[in-house]
Amino acid sequence: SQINETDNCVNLYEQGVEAYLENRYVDCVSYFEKALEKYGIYKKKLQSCRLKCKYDAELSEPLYPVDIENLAFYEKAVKQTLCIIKCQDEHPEIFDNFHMNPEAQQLFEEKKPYEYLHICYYQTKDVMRAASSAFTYLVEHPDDKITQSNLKYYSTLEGVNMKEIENFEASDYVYLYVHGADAYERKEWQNVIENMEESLSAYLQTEEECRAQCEGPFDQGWYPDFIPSISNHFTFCLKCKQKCKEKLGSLNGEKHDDLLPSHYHYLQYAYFKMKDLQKACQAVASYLLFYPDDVTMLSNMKFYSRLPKVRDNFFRTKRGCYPLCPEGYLRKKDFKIYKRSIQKLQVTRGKLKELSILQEPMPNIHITMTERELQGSQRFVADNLASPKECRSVIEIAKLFAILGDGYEGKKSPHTIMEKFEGITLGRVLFLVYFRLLNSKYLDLYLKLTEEVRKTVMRYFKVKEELYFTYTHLVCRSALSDSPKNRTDLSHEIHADNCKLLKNGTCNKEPPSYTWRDYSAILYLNNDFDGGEFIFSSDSTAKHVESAVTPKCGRMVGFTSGKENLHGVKAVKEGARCAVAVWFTLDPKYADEDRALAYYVIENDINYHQFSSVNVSNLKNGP
Ligand SMILES: O=C(O)CCC(=O)C(=O)O
Ligand SMILES: [Fe+2]
Repeated sequence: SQINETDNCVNLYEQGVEAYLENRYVDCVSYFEKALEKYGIYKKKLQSCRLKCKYDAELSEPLYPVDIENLAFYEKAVKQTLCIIKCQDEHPEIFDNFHMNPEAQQLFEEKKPYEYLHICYYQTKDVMRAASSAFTYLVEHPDDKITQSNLKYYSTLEGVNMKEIENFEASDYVYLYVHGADAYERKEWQNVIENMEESLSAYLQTEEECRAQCEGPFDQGWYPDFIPSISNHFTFCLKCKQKCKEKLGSLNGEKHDDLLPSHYHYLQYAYFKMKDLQKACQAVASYLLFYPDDVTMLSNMKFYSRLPKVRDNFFRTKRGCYPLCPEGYLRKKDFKIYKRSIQKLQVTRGKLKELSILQEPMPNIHITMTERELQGSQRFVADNLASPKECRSVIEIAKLFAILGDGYEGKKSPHTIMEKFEGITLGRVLFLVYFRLLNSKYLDLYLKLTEEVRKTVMRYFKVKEELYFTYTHLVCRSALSDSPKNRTDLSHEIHADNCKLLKNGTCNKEPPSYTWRDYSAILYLNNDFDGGEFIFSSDSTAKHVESAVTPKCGRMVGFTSGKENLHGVKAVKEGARCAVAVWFTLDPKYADEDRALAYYVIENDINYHQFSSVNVSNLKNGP
């Protein structure tokens, strides 16, 4: 009889049983084969919808900014629900009119079809498949006496080669791991590496899927209250997820309770044999995350650390550090900030490929204006801090990634309502790089240019102590299209950078002013705009302008941050005026952590891998 393509896996299973009972073995084979195929597709899709929706919800912006009564959690759950519904609607051929009931699912999860299938294969003289099907069933039911004796019988038949017997339900990692372990016995180190790396990534993928599989329905059997209902279901789910490790630890029925960490054990040795010390050390660190007291691995670590080529940061895993993360290491808190910008960033991501960036040797920096020309104390202008190409590259970062008001506590127009301020802090540039949305060359350039600014300030003011960055901010100011062309307001009112200027001319050096700022500098990036001169003024209303600096690419103005240097910015009437403002402090307490972190991230080539754990191809770079 013919298979009806629209039948779902449960119908097909039932028809398979019926065919078996009526000794129609050819039909039996085709029904069960089709049932297994359909169940496989259904299960994969169900898991992938759940996983995709989980990550989507994770990245979405919360509707309500404050987490009252766990609102954020439920909001995420609602979003995930809508997403799952939509995902299933997109595959009517799989999900329409069909929701697997738990008993039916159980049949497939327990590999019941193979209990019939091996007999039907045998009856149709497909003896090798009969043997493999019996084996597949036994992996799940090792004590099943009948199937045991059947397999024993099949093994005696002509045409059955027990070496080629297959577990039809084995995940990819099982074979990869077995091959990797075989290669290890044969001392084929490159082969070990290839198989174990792939196995590792396949294992993690399977684990994700196994956990997603657990997020299914749960029959409470009664009508509990809201909270008990949630906690019952949650507990049910959690218990199920905890079993994944054990489930995955079965290699064709052979139990391994350390399958995941043991990948690193094999890898560490194979990397060592292939002279890849850095990866060997990473593998050691990864293994120790599972078993921190493992004597063998600790002594390996000791051995490696004594090798002259091995540096401390070799013992770093992709997901953490061993033994401890340096302070400020990017963790959960950073993830939140990432979430906020990801949507906008995804749009711009494509454009990045078109950008090219070249760092050029530093042109000759020289001082072009001093106290005399600038009509005041402790101030100067220098030129040639950046080349046109460098300026364009930095503006590019702003154009692609600046966020309205970033760096100004979210205010869009902090200084004048006639203009829009688009900013990007060093911290955000760092995130972009960390999350691989921006090439790290941009961060290099940004750090290099601002470092030149720092050196120039130190040289000019003959600063003898260490001068720390305290805040770095790239900002573009542009006139709003409906603002009048004859504006007389300032883009940035007259102020001092470390004290609050009052109308009567006194300047209060107390919070909320940034009292720790000692030196200020602004590096300009362009001049294709109208207005926007930087001015020094001796009063708070800009009646007595002492001097003006016209921005242009590579020009910087530097000054001490106190009341001796009141300054502001004239209205930007047309175009966008982009500049990097940098503030310095002598007080290490206020040193910008992002800066240290930026160097750390660049030096160690750290970026975010969590997301790709759905598809951990990045593990190619080592565990
Ligand atoms: O952009 C400028 O030229 C000056 C900005 C400034 O003074 C400030 O942000 O404190
Ligand atoms: Fe300022």
